[in-house]
Order: sequence, then C-alpha cells, then structure tokens
Amino acid sequence: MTTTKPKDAFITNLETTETFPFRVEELEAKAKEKMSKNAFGYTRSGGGGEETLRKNTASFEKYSILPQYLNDVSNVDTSIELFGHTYRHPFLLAPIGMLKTTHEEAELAVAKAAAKLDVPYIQSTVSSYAIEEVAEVSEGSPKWFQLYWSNNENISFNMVKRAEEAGYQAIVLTIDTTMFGWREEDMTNRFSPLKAGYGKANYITDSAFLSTLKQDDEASVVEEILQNIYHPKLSWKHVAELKKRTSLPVLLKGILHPTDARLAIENGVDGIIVSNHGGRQLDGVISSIDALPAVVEEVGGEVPILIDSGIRRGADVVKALALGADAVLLGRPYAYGLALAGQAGVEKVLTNFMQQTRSSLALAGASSVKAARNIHILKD
Ligand SMILES: Cc1cc2nc3c(=O)[nH]c(=O)nc-3n(C[C@H](O)[C@H](O)[C@H](O)COP(=O)(O)O)c2cc1C
Ligand SMILES: CCCCCCC(=O)C(=O)O
Repeated sequence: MTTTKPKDAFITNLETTETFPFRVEELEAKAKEKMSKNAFGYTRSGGGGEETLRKNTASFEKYSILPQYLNDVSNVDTSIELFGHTYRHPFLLAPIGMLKTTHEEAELAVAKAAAKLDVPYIQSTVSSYAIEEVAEVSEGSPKWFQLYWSNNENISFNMVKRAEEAGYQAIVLTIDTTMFGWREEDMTNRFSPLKAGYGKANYITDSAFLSTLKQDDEASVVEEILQNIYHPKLSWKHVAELKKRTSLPVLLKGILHPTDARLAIENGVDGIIVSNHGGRQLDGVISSIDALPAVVEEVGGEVPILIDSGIRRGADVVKALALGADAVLLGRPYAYGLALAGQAGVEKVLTNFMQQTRSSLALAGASSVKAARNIHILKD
C-alpha cells in the first residue's frame, strides 16, 4: 500500500535530507559564517547594551499557551484580512534596509520569495533596489511601503506617490527612528554599507534618496543617510499630513505606549505596529510582546494591530495572535535566510514559519487565526 501525505499536512520534516537549518539559532550561526563581520554585526546587533534585543525573545518565554484538545483541527485556516485584502498567512515581512549588505539580489530576492509564497513584503525606504524595481519582479503580489520621513519632505512625498503608483497597498510610517540608536557594534566595526556588501554604488539605488548621497566615501555615506532621515521634529502633525497625501491605509510602526495608540487613532491612522525596532533603537525599552496587551486593550478592535521584534518560531506567532495581534512581522530570520541562500533561503525560512504556525495553532486547539484569540495564555 502506498501512503501519500495529505495536502497541507502537518509535516514532521523528520525524513528530510535538507541541510538548510531548521533551528533559528543555527540559521543565525550559519549566516554569521557567510556574511562579512560588518554586515552580520549590523543585522544581528541592537542598541546600547542590547537589553531590549535580549528581552524581545526572552519575553516570549514568560507567556505559556494553555492548549485545548479534541477540537477537530484537521483544517486550519491561517488566512487573515487586512484593509480589505485577504492574505494567506498571519505574517508579513518586516522592512529591512540596505539588504545588499546581505546578498547581491537583496530586496529583489526577498520580494520574489514573498510573492511566490503569497506573503506581503514591506519594503524599506532605504532599500538597495528602488520601489519600481521591486514592484517589477513581484508584480501583482502584495507589498507595503515603509516610510522614513526625510527632512527633505519632497523625497518622502515623492516616494509615497511612487509606491502608490507602483501598486503598494499600504504605507508604514516608522516613528521610532527619528534619530539613530546608539549602536555599539556598528560603531566598533565602523559600519558602512559600502564595505559590508556588494557593489560600491548600489547599497541604495533609489534615485530620490541617492541624489542626497556621496557614494564613494565609506564613512560619510552612513552620516549622509542618517542625516537624511534625522527628524526629531516629527510629530502628530506629520501623521495628519501623510493621511492627507495618500489614499492608502497608513500604519505607524514603533508604537509601544497605549496612549500613543489612542493618539494614532485620533489622528486617523489605519493600523498600528507594536514594535521596538528589533531592539535596535532605544535600549531598555519594553519588549514588544509585553507592550502588546495594553495596546490591544486601548485600541479595542478599532484598527488592526500588528507586532514585531523577537518572533522566531510558530509558537511565538500563536502567542502574539492569542494576545490580540491581527498579524506579525518577521524580521532577522528572513535576512539570515537571504544571506545563506538568496531567494531560496528566504523561501525556506518562510515555509518553515508556515508549517510551524499551522501546527502550533492546531496543537493549541485553534482552527483559524480568529479562533487563536480564544487560546488561553498564562503569564509567569
Ligand atoms: C538589518 C535591519 C535593518 C532594518 N531596517 C529597517 C528599516 O529600514 N525600516 C524599519 O522600519 N525597520 C527596520 N528594521 C526593523 C525591522 O523592521 C523590525 O522591526 C525588526 O527587525 C524586528 O525585530 P526582529 O528582527 O528581531 O524580529 C531593520 C531591522 C534589521 C535587523
Ligand atoms: C546606516 C543607515 C541605517 C538606516 C536605517 C535602517 C534601520 O532602520 C536599521 O534599523 O538599521
């Protein structure tokens, strides 16, 4: 008798002959071997003494799933709906800048992997490939655009307009990086995208951004990028202005305080991303998963809430959904997948997340993302 795997089975992967790491710790270790010290340091590290970076993953362990069984979880619907679009999985790819420091095909490889697996990709303002180049290789697939509000406002408005014209479905304004965090590892390594990666002139190709940069000087280029996005005056007035400038949904990335979540809603924001930027900005801040419950309570379902920072496994996704997130953003793991094997590496990281999320939902007793809200979570 032949046995066939049922479609979408909760595959164990025990029979695999693959050498691509399943363990995220091994993924990071292998990426370290493959990447330059400069680029790996930039990707892995956090702000200050990395207290928040450590807390982001450690905090997940304080939340325990109290599963319920005998629920018939033979069909798990992992799809979600956001802003009128249905997405097949409850995760998106977080914006990660200057991916040419990691792999020559950078955002093109990531966008192609995301498109193939129907995962929305959030493209960073400081991408190594321009908005239109990314749109071209992943035509028709869901993409959002992350905005750093340049102190040269025309650059920002122009990028938003171009993203809209290129078919991006939402604008994500990052609010926690109006100035750069205190990045000790990058300072120690004298980080520069020019020495970290591929192609001297190509770490950022967007013409609007490029025009503000001298491209041939390792040290000053970092300074110039940071000068461009340095904007300590950024305020709720800018959020209101952005809302006027685009018909796309606007999300704020970097909300941690429930009062800021309320202000976001009062200022017409369409969605909130609870995030501490992967522990890369202010060190010592609360972990995202610890910040989530109060934000969820304040928002009361008025707008969708997404979360990132520290999500490493399917069980983390389930915990975030159970605590009230509508979706999560995956960050460093896909960058490491990119470092190891380009587009195929990103696909591998994503398919592992998909299988793990599906089986974790089922084993917790939820047959849909909506049902995940009813999963009981105990906090240590
Ligand atoms: C190398 C790197 C570059 C990043 N670049 C950006 C960026 O350009 N814009 C942004 O909003 N967030 C950026 N982030 C933050 C991510 O979007 C996300 O918040 C963070 O990676 C989540 O933490 P995790 O990767 O530890 O899960 C970057 C993160 C990393 C690791
Ligand atoms: C050296 C320029 C860095 C631009 C900001 C990218 C980012 O958000 C990050 O966390 O790094």
